[in-house]
Amino acid sequence: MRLVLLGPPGAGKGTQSARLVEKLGIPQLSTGDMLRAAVAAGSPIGLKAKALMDAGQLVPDDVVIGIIDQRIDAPDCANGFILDGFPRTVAQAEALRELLARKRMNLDAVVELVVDENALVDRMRKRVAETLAAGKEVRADDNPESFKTRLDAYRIQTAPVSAHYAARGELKQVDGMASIDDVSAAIDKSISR
Ligand SMILES: Nc1ncnc2c1ncn2[C@@H]1O[C@H](COP(=O)(O)OP(=O)(O)O)[C@@H](O)[C@H]1O
Repeated sequence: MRLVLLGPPGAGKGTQSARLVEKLGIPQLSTGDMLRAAVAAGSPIGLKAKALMDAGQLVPDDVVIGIIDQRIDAPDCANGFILDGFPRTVAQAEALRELLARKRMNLDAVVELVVDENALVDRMRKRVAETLAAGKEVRADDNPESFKTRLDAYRIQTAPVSAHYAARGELKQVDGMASIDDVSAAIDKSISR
């Protein structure tokens, strides 16, 4: 199963991806996680990405496309994968189609978690509070200013990705405002054939 999960920051993609990893036994490929690892490692990609990420802006398309192109070739992706946070621009969606075609692969489903934007800032604040309470480090971009930039980037650059898949008849939408279990159930239903 090759799956794309779409939705704004705070929509619950990470939570639902983790459940799908368990259920389907395929890896979650989060470009955000991979970029944060590159930043932590101080690699050339990390050095290039850090300032953009901290500000809440997208890193250049070619950077994430290159990361995903390579990652998909790893043995653990042989039975499929869940893309979380990629594609985030229409150019990335087009590049994904091309690189999959080159690998003789296609997508099985594109699922969008639809959420009310007003709820997202509250969810971000809650996540920060929970992270602090757990004594863990808060993400550099989980502050109100960067979060606003992330929402703007979503609205301007990523919302058109949903429209792109919808126009091709490939988009499944799920109500992301429901409970975690109900969202999981709706995703299961939308990807079962
Ligand atoms: N596909 C992508 N294209 C460009 N930038 C990306 C992509 N994925 C992640 N990033 C960068 O990493 C940051 C964090 O991404 P992510 O962990 O998916 O966070 P969230 O969805 O919670 O905003 C983004 O704000 C952006 O700077």
